[in-house]
Order: sequence, then C-alpha cells, then structure tokens
Amino acid sequence: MGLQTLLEKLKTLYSEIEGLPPDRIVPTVGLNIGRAEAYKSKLIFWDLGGQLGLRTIWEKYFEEAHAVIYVVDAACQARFGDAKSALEKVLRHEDLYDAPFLVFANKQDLPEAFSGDELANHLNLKELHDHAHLFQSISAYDGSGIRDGISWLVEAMRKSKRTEMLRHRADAVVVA
Ligand SMILES: Nc1nc2c(ncn2[C@@H]2O[C@H](COP(=O)(O)OP(=O)(O)OP(=O)(O)O)[C@@H](O)[C@H]2O)c(=O)[nH]1
Ligand SMILES: [Mg+2]
Repeated sequence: MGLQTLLEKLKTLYSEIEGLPPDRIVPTVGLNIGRAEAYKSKLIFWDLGGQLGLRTIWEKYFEEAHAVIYVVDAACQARFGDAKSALEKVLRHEDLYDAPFLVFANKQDLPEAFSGDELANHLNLKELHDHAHLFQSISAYDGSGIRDGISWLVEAMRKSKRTEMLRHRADAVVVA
C-alpha cells in the first residue's frame, strides 16, 4: 500500500517530471508506469496495484521484470498476514528466478509503523533467502529511505545474473 504515492515520489526524486501530490492520487485500476534515471540506470516501474482482483495479472509481468519492489503498509499490522502470503507466492514464482527483492516498509511518518527490520521479523519469509533482498524503511510522503533502497536495488540488479540473461534475450529479439 502506497505504491502510487511512492511512484510519484520516485518521479520527483529521479526525473525532471514533478510527481502528483498525495491528495491527487486515486486507487489504481490497471497499470501505472513510471520512468526515471538513477545512478546511470534507466528504470521503468510498473505499479501493478494491490487490490485482490488485480493480483492475478501480476504474473504476466514477472518474466520481463529485472527486480521486484514490494511495498507494505508497515503501519497496518492487521494486514501483515496478507502481505506475507502474497509475497510468498511472488517469491516462489519460477519466472522471478534470481530477481532481487526490495521490500519497502512504508508509512514511517506514522508513529505506529514497524521498521524494515521489524517487518522482516514479522513476515519471516524463508523464500527470501533464494533472492538478493533488502527490507528498507521508507515514507512515500516525505521521501525518507527511498534513495537508500533504490541505490541498493540498482547495485543488486547490476550484480544479478538475471539482468544479464534478460539483456541477452532482448538482444535476441532485436536480431530476430
Ligand atoms: N501516512 C502515509 N500515508 C501514505 C503513504 N503512502 C501512501 N499513503 C496513503 O495510503 C493510501 C494508499 O496510497 P496509494 O499510493 O494510492 O497506494 P496504492 O498501493 O497505489 O493503492 P491501490 O492503488 O489502491 O492499490 C493513500 O491514502 C495514501 O495517501 C506514506 O508514506 N505515509
Ligand atoms: Mg495505486
């Protein structure tokens, strides 16, 4: 939760376009796309929407994704169980083999929010150990923590064999 607020903040931080302010954001139906450039990498973000009915389309994007950013509302402990089971499924998906996972513990501006480390303990996901991963505390409202997370992710993608594999496949498509 907080995907689009994050996406708009990413635009503000990493591109020339000013993202929408939080009061202009409505629930996502379909797909939001954001583009940005960070640490000399061109980044394309697909916001796939968290509502139950939309989750079945997530996997259509897995094959081409270099990495996953999973945003959790860290101020809403009641939904941690749901976040865990949804994330488990994503982590196990074979199309995401070797993809780095960045989990954002969002809404740190709220006093009840759990930190990234606390969230990691609560979710306790064994499947994460098959992936490069980081739990990062952020606030999509004030932007704190986002740069740390994105710089980690860019580095993790650079090191990942998956990035290389996807690049070769893209080349193959161009030649064909
Ligand atoms: N306090 C606080 N609220 C936030 C933050 N990020 C998002 N929100 C609020 O959380 C709600 C959901 O934010 P969205 O950005 O629409 O989240 P989303 O994941 O795109 O939601 P859906 O499109 O409905 O799946 C909105 O009311 C936001 O204002 C944050 O960092 N702090
Ligand atoms: Mg949304």
